This record gives sequence, structure tokens and C-alpha cells, in this order.
Amino acid sequence: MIHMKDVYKTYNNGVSALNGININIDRGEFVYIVGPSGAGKSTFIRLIFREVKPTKGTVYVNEMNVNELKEKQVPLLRRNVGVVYQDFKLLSKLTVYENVAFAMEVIESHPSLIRTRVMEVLDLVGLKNKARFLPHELSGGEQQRVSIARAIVNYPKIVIADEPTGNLDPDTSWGIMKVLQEINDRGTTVIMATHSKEIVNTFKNRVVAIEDGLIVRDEHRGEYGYEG
Ligand SMILES: Nc1ncnc2c1ncn2[C@@H]1O[C@H](COP(=O)(O)OP(=O)(O)OP(=O)(O)O)[C@@H](O)[C@H]1O
Repeated sequence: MIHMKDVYKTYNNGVSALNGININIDRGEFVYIVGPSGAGKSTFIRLIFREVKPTKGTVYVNEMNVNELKEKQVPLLRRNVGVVYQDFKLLSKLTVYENVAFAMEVIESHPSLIRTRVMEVLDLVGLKNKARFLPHELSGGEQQRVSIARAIVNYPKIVIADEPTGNLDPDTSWGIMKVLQEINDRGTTVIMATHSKEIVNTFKNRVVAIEDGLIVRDEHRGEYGYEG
């Protein structure tokens, strides 16, 4: 499903963020990306939806060679990759319902489908009763659940989460993890960068550790492996 071969990324300022990444991620896996600050985790994650292009090497996502996609093919890739950010990135003037519906309107889904599907995903993340609320009327954990609903509404094959619990307290983070685990149990591949030892050691999944732009550890049901 995701295949990277000898991937290097050097940014324009000369920083080498990735220095020869090789990995395969299969359909339905849940993978944590861990490692020290600046190790290259976000860069790795951003390769998958072509927010970043590799300097060298190949990245395949859903059988598409991401490096060779033409600009007009990028939306097709992104349709299959739902993205969840640490800072939620919700549209502040739109309601919960509208934030999620917007993702379906962009790809021109049928209006009758939009109503059913948006309520279905809001139900999945436990926010059906807050559909008419604005983002600022929600807690941080609830806002993150809206952003997860938005990420999954178009049935992506892969969900990518870059520190989704980074701004949340431990109890709230737990709720977010349950939602992500549920999405994974339903068959979606989940790839999540995190600094949370508690999460990684509690919700056991594959652990890929990156240091200085290289994979230094890759374990099935692994441990966080760093202090703090
Ligand atoms: N857009 C950019 N332009 C230039 N350098 C960048 C850019 N993004 C990241 N870098 C550099 O690339 C290296 C890896 O950054 P990256 O964000 O991938 O690390 P990370 O492991 O996600 O870190 P953190 O845990 O702190 O989020 C760092 O040295 C960073 O300064």
C-alpha cells in the first residue's frame, strides 16, 4: 500500500531531513512513527500525500508513483489519504457539520449522500449531537474528533495523523486513540507520528523509529523506546 525505496529529502536550506528511507506498509496496518524532535517524522508523513517531494528515491502510495504524479493527479492521491493535524485546522466560521460536509462538497459528492455520510461519521466520532456547533464552542478533544471525521468522510484508504494528541490532555488523548483504533479496526491504514510514550505502550501497534532521517527500529507491537 505504501512503499518507499531509498528515499532522501534535502530541503532548500540544505537540511537533510531523510537520508535513505526504505519501508513497506501494508493495507490495514496501524503504524506509529516515533523519534526525537527534528528526526524527520513529519517529513516522512508529508511524503505520503505529496506535501513534500523526495529529493531522491521512490514513494509509492496505492500503486501510484507519487514522484511522477502530474499536478492534476495530486487530488486523486489525496482523496485516498485523510490527514489529521495537531492543530486541527478547522474552518472557524463553519459548523461542525459544515466542516465535515465541505470535504465532500469539494469532490462534488451528491448532496443526498453528503447528509447521510456526514451524520454517519459524526456518530462514529461521538459528535452527532454537536453538528450545529461552531469549532470555538467545542473542547480541544472534540475539535480533534471533528478533524478526524473530516479526514475519513470520503472513505480514504489511509489516514495520516501528525501528532494528533499533541495539544490534548491525557484523558482526551485516550478518546482520540479509541477513535483512530476503531477506524483502523474497520480496515483503514493509520500512520501516526507521536511523542507519547503512554499511547504507544498502551495501544500496541507497529513502531517505526526514525533518527537523523533513518529508520533505526521497526517492530511489530513495539514499545516507544525513548524517555518522556
Ligand atoms: N519546510 C522546511 N524547510 C526546511 N527545513 C525543514 C522544513 N521542514 C522541516 N525541516 C527540517 O528538517 C528536519 C526534520 O524535520 P521534521 O519536521 O521532519 O522532524 P520531526 O521528527 O517531525 O520533528 P518534531 O518531532 O519536532 O515535529 C529538521 O531539521 C527541520 O528543521
